[in-house]
Amino acid sequence: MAVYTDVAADELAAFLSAYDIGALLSYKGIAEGVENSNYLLHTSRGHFILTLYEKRVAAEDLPYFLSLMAHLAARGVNCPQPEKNRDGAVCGTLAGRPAVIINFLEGVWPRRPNVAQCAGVGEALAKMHLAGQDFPLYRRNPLSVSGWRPLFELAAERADEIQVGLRAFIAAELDHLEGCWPQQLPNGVIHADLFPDNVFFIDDKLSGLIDFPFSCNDILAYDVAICLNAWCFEQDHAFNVTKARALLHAYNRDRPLSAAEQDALPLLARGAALRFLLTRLVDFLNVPEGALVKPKDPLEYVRKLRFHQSVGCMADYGVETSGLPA
Ligand SMILES: Nc1ncnc2c1ncn2[C@@H]1O[C@H](COP(=O)(O)OP(=O)(O)OP(=O)(O)O)[C@@H](O)[C@H]1O
Ligand SMILES: N[C@@H](CCO)C(=O)O
Repeated sequence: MAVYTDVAADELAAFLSAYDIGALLSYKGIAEGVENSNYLLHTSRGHFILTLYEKRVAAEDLPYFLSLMAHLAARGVNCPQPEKNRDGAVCGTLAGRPAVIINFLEGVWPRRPNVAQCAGVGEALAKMHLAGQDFPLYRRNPLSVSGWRPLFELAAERADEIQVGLRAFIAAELDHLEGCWPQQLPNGVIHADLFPDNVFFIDDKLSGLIDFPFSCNDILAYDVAICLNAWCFEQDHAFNVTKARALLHAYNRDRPLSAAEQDALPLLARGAALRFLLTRLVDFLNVPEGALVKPKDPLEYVRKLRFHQSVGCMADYGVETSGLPA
């Protein structure tokens, strides 16, 4: 998270007066993350997280992911739960933004995920996909293939300021993916942003998942592709095939990938890389003045995209096709 919107002590006190979460002892902005404004609240009843939703989260989307967190928790997926105010509402308005308070989750996100943690996230992702099967709400993914060109148009003119040739590279990839994006793969509820900073561990045991504002209905294997990108590359940008194998095998144990999903995985991974390249590029070129945020590196995702362009089949991800039952 980050802090884009400042919250004054008196307006926070007024907001909290509608909740039974104890007396406010202190609060501070959380610098981590890039999407929303987040504060750690310390009250006489413990710690809570206050989130003010920023540009990529519309107020009308809140019921989807707040209900999803309750639905998943009821099915054994540990994730934070929104606090209700005395009127029973989970969402309010603070400093002009939609605002939600959630409980604090114990654990630490892995700065350098190890193989066991990659397996842990693969298993948790599959369990989340299964738990989402009977979730009754629907939300289209605004950041799937049809959402990429509008993002590109926001950044195209200045893309070459970041790297010469970047505009042409993205344009060619976008044309390619728009022309062959799969339409028939199994869909369901996806997290859509399950990066290491959204997965908490206590030692190597996964303790919970956070940050659901991007959750939506989309291709389930696309969520796997997002995780391959986020978890299986090293700091020097080399692909770690052992981590990929661990993640894919663990996912497959709970929700076996079909042959069609396996065949599509390199393409889905290219799409996932392009999605994060584009949002990072737009954000990098448009840091709001005064915001407490460290924009993420778009070029990291150019390297990942180039890697997936070179992938021919699942064996390049460390898995013989016969190793994952269809
Ligand atoms: N329920 C929670 N319990 C404990 N810490 C939390 C919780 N929610 C958020 N945090 C802390 O705030 C940080 C940022 O949260 P989060 O990832 O949800 O923000 P974001 O702006 O949506 O970030 P991004 O989308 O870039 O991952 C987390 O890495 C964690 O340190
Ligand atoms: N996880 C995203 C930021 C939140 O969308 C990234 O690393 O680009």
